[in-house]
Amino acid sequence: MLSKINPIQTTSWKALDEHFAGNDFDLRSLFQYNPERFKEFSLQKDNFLFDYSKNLIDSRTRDLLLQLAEECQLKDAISKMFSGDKINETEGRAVLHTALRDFSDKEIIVDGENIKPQIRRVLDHMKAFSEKIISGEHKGFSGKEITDIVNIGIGGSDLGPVMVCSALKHFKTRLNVHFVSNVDGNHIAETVKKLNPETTLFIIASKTFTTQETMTNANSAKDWFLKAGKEEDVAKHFVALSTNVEAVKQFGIAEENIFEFWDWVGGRYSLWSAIGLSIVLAVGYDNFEELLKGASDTDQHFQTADFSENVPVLMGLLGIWYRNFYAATTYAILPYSQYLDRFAAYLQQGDMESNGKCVDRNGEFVEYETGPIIWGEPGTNGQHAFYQLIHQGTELIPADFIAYVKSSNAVSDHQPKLLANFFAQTEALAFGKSEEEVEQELRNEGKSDEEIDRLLNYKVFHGNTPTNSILFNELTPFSLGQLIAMYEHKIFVQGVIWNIFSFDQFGVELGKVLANKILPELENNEAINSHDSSTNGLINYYKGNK
Ligand SMILES: O=P(O)(O)OC[C@H]1O[C@](O)(CO)[C@@H](O)[C@@H]1O
Repeated sequence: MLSKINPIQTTSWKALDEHFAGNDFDLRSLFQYNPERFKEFSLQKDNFLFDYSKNLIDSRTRDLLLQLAEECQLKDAISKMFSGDKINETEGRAVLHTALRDFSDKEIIVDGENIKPQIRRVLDHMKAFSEKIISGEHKGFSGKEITDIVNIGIGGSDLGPVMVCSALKHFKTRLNVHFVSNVDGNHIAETVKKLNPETTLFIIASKTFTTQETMTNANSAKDWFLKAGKEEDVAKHFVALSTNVEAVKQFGIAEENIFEFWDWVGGRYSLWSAIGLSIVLAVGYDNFEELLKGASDTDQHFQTADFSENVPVLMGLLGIWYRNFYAATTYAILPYSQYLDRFAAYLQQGDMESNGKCVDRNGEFVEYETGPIIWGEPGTNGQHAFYQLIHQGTELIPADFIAYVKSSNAVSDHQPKLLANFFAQTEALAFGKSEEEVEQELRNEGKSDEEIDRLLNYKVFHGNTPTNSILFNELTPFSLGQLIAMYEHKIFVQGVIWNIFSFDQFGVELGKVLANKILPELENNEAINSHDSSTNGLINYYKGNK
């Protein structure tokens, strides 16, 4: 069991409160008075730099935050997660996505059984299967090679693979991988429009194998396929990734086409499991293993590095500083890499489904804020869309900037331009442009006193917007694994300190239940009045116009 410490009752939280009230952190002064600031507030590892010097903190803030982590027994929580304690208490489950990428000989015991051999067995199955598909040895029902893969899944059974397949496009095999998630029929219709059933393989990815969206799409995929193939051909064109083997068999998928995983893998932490089969097909098994090894590298770092030099711990603590002391409601993820175009969307589920909770581990409502709203888009596109608000709006929006030193494609002068934007934005956000600087600039442009008065306030940049910069040398499967695991552990750190359960998601249930209740009401044309007037009105409008 994890500790059940109310963070705001700790000595360090109280000290942080006083420290926050008694200080006005100004990045200009912090850098001016400490020429060693970058050195003191950054970490360099083999293949990346984590610079957190542009945060609204001094060394006392860091010390107090580190003390908070100690007081909330983070060390103990980390060791419990990695050793398979049932820390997902509300569902009575261990949390062991880290075991999926642990290539050591260490045994990990769940319910009296070492789970390592079963992990290996599924990995071997994924490897052998993917090799047959990629090499063309596996043929479709008409004897042709498979050319297209369609992963049907949603949430954790979609977002991780979508994000990774996009991030590792430059490692692509000959296969084209597509993703269908939305129950909106247009999604599957548009996807299969371009495909040939003779050369298409469907992956039905669902931990529970009951999710309405996925089962509806899976059935439509089967109907589409059966227009060309026969029932006995299904085995060559449908595989399933699930913990619910019985339900998969009932759907008609052969036992040898089931890639199993287990209830100790949370949906939003499942890309490392059989759910990663689409990744394996997209980039090849060896690259998938490199991805796992990268994540494992971060796991080692998270477990062994001193908290003061521990990237996920520092990321988590800084997030708490802004959420709970600066009352920042949102957190932006800004990758300066087009390959990471789905990274913020992936983290929205990772973070918000994990830490969007208001009840603590004692079953009481929390008296402090928990998970922030996560959002973002790749730079530089974001610069031409929403950065205006970050620079001159009324909200404090902390952000992570992520980039790669080397481009994965040799396209002349793009990379320095991309990185110049990254560096310039973090500089502009930190230091802004003062009244004096704006005034001087306007004078140099020959503006009159009257014009200067009129324009001055509009042209000032308040600055003091905090950012972390994560700069990897290169986007490889290994470094991507490292990066994803950093965020997984950041989320964990925050959940432990906020004293909440990060690994359940009861908040998604109510809507599902109501949708199932409403669905039969949509079948006929009779007006209904069983709901509130708004819901009745919406349903009746639909019925009247369908
Ligand atoms: O893999 P499944 O069981 O279809 O679930 C999909 C997603 O639905 C959720 O349970 C809730 O939206 C997520 O946690 C999960 O990733």
